[in-house]
Amino acid sequence: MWAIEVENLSKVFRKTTFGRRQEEWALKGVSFRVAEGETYALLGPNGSGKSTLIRILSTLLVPDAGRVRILGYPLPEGERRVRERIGRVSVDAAFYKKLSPRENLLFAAQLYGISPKEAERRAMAILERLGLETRRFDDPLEEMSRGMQQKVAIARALLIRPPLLLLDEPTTGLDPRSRRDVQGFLEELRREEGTTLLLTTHDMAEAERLAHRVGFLVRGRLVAEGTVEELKAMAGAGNLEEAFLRMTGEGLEEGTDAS
Ligand SMILES: Nc1ncnc2c1ncn2[C@@H]1O[C@H](COP(=O)(O)OP(=O)(O)OP(=O)(O)O)[C@@H](O)[C@H]1O
Repeated sequence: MWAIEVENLSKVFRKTTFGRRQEEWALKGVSFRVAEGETYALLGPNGSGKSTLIRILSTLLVPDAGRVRILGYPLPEGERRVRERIGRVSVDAAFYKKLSPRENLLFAAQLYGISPKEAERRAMAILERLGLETRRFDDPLEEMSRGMQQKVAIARALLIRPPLLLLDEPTTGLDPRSRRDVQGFLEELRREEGTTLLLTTHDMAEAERLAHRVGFLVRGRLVAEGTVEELKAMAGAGNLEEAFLRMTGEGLEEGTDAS
């Protein structure tokens, strides 16, 4: 079974600047599928449409054209069922910044109908596994670094043990150690729970380490996809970065993929 089926997906943002109407095609005719248990990485430079795609798949945004099925449920009809079954990790995810990780997670658990005891047990296990110091569990979120907040976002998404996890740049902005913690945890999740993962990244090494298949997204179009080996062979390239450059004519911007 396919966890994600996307066919001919398009999304346009319309805005008026100085009286002129402008159209920005964030996604143009994107089609791809992700199998159950598979990890698929979308690689693309800033503004290529990665977040827009994740937002559509997590039912937060409605596309202008195309078909989407998540875990077999078509959108928008199956919206409620999809929401109950997926976890989404994103830096823009809403949190109560004045509350601590513990309070935020317990609040989320209540919304999901999970008992506070079970939520506490599960959330703390995940946060410890991700290397968040236990003494920080009760500090307000707003006093924490981006990396720490990201770990809390991952813990929240995993409270319901979702069969599908959508991750928008899960490791961007993390220090090398935290990045390895998060990547290791995602590998474990896939191995032990069979979770399907769709993640976006600017980081070639991350895509190589985690993904069964990689898709190159450039200016709203999926220009190539395959295993790392397939992409390298298609482009006649020695590594994934070179394959990306050759097949897209673009680089991923500097500074975000050094680790
Ligand atoms: N709400 C919006 N209103 C208008 N334009 C938008 C909106 N959201 C995204 N866009 C535009 O759509 C395009 C794709 O943006 P998107 O955020 O999906 O890219 P991205 O690949 O996630 O970029 P990044 O790597 O910087 O997060 C960009 O040109 C962006 O300006």
